[in-house]
Amino acid sequence: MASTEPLIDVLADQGWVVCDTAINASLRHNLYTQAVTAWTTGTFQPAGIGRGNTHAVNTAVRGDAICWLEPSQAVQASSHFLSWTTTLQQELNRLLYTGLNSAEFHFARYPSGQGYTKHLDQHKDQRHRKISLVLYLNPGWTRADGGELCLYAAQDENQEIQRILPQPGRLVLFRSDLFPHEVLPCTQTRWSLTGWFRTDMAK
Ligand SMILES: O=C(O)CCC(=O)C(=O)O
Ligand SMILES: [Fe+2]
Repeated sequence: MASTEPLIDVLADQGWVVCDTAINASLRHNLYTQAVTAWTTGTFQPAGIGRGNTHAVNTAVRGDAICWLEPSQAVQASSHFLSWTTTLQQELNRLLYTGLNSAEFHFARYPSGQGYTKHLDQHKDQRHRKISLVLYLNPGWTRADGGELCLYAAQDENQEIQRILPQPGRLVLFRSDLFPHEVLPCTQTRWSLTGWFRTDMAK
């Protein structure tokens, strides 16, 4: 696949980047099929908020269900994706000195009507998540389907800086510590792959 250097340059300059050409159509399709199969076989779980003792499911905050990608059990599509993210992680370290040591990813499925209210991905008491990645998997998506990812300014969480439609194969990277963001409610089932590059070692 294409060099990731141009998108890392934009990430370095503005703290976030959207790219429609990083992941090719067949990989997007295979990941989508894998996610739907995992859903059909019951391997998704309702997504929670908070960590440890405060972990709870609250669909008023986030309405998705998730399925973690287990590197040891990765089937063809996800192992291809994970090897691409390993290279991306090395490139991020080489070009930005980010000191990333691990990454974690899950499929996410938002049913119609659901979203995820404004939040930061980096937890205040645990700062290991450095770079957030989202890849959109639906085969088609129009403005009428909603479900945009809204990014807000790092210095002002009320100032919207970008509204991103979850179009097929679209990739978004952003600094986990800086940008508040939310997922607006969608009007059709919304499939994605979300994850974080981290500075601690894999669990
Ligand atoms: O799906 C998206 O556009 C973003 C998801 C998100 O913010 C998250 O899972 O933390
Ligand atoms: Fe998030």
